[in-house]
Amino acid sequence: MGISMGPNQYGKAEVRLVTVDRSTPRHSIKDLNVSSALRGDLDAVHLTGDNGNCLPTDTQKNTVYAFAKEQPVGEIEDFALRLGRHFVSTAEGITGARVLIDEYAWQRIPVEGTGHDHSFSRAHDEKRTTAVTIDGDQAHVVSGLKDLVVLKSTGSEFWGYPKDEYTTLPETTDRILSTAVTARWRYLHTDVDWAKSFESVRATMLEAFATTHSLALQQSLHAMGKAALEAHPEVAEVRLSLPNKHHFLVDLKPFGLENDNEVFFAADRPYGLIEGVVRRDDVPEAPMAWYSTAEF
Ligand SMILES: O=c1[nH]c(=O)c2[nH]c(=O)[nH]c2[nH]1
Repeated sequence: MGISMGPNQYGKAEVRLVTVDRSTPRHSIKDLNVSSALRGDLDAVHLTGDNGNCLPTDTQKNTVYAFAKEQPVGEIEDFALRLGRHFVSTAEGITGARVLIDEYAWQRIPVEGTGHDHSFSRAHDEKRTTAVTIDGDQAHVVSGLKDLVVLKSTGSEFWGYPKDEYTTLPETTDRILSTAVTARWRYLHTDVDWAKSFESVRATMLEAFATTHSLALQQSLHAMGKAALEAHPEVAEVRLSLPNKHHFLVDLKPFGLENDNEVFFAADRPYGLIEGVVRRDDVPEAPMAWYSTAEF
């Protein structure tokens, strides 16, 4: 019976990096969670424990911190590209790298107008993300966001679905629609103003969520992805993962009260999970770009 080593990668997961730009008394901070993973000629370490090509995960972690000191971190996409290209061009036997970065949002504590110089509060749960894959001399950038919580208090319906002996859900022409958006979008190239593109894709998807009169969260998903692609020629495809954060009408009849779509119970689980890819027909797929990102 033949047994061989299949695809593999290894690296340091979740390196927590915080940088303070102290070049003026008005500090700015960056707060990142960086994971690196390397691929290549790694049969020997798996088969015999020969570590000749095994750049330690500890070294990968140290590289993140050293790079953050040697040059300003800048946009997460640029930092991930720098790290990934460094590993592939300098580590013996390493031909591919994956660098995942989540960025936490901080804002200045509002003190006298413009905000405090060196005191911050975490803005919200939302994270900006990137997943950079270096494959030989090719680079893929998949950027995105996680945990962007949105809600429409009307403009959402759900009816016309099949009914069987287990169906209890009442049809509705007016419900709350709420989700925590996880979105990832793949860029066609790396010549991109990352911050500007991020803000614009995010704003476009939010606008589509707000202005789509939704007959299903699936329809909103498609509208959000389509709007992002239409407005951003630099983007090849958008993947969305949308938990349906159910809001159930509370029965107030026992108290002699009518509930006219005003009082809801916000359930946290279970939740519907609506996921999909919206893509351009004329762009080839790039499975390498998505390898090992957790979402659909
Ligand atoms: O927008 C929705 N899509 C569904 O597939 C679904 N299923 C369900 O129970 N409620 C909803 N809502």
